[in-house]
Amino acid sequence: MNIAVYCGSNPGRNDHFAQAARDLGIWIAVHGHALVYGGSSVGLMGVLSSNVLAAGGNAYGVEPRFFIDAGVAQHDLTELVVVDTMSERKAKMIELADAFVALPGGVGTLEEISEIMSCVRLGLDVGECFFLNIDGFYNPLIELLHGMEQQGFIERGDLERFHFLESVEQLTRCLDRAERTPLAARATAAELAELRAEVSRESQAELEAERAAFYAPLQPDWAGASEAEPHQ
Ligand SMILES: CC(C)=CCNc1ncnc2c1ncn2[C@@H]1O[C@H](COP(=O)(O)O)[C@@H](O)[C@H]1O
Repeated sequence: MNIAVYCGSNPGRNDHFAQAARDLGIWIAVHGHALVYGGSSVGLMGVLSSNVLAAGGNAYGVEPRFFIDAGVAQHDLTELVVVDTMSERKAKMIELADAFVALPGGVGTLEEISEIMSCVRLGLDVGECFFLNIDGFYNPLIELLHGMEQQGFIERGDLERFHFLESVEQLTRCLDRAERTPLAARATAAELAELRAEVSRESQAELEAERAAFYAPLQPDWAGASEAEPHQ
């Protein structure tokens, strides 16, 4: 299985994070899986990838050219896929991977795993979405997601598809169970982009229709007026 792991480009202040990155890297290699990640040698990304490689595993890095030019790419990767933009990197990683894991990290990690959560919620069959919640790092996110559910923005069923695990052992047991998604069933980056555009076109049209329906009975003369001609 190709496992995409998103994590900090910094090591963080808690040593348990680097330990988890190391243990997960070794497990990926020893169990014959492959790592798909951002390609950098720094922070938790560096710990993870160097341990996959040291344990004899395959690590595929997907790195925008500007990071390579800045000298942060990992050496001796199985393959370094060079892309031009961060968006291309995310799309490529989704294309390559069968399951997605977030270790602790910063806003880059959050951005990357958020796209996966959004795809899972939309029913796009990208692969399963896991969080390694070491020492409660992701508890505030769990709280936010529950708040979203309580306020009616996401469904309880969505919450159940985001898996939060407390240890590398728990995570690897879940990864073992995760079924490999057939490639043909996965949406391509272009399909994802088209779907997003469609959703945003539809919501825009719905919003405009709702606004017109709301104002029409209240202000019949004003409803059709442009903003340049405000109602007196
Ligand atoms: C230009 C340069 C050398 C910056 C050094 N800093 C970085 N080096 C490598 N990857 C990074 C860096 N900052 C953010 N990222 C990217 O953002 C993601 C993780 O970010 P974060 O640390 O969770 O937010 C990764 O995909 C990583 O590729």
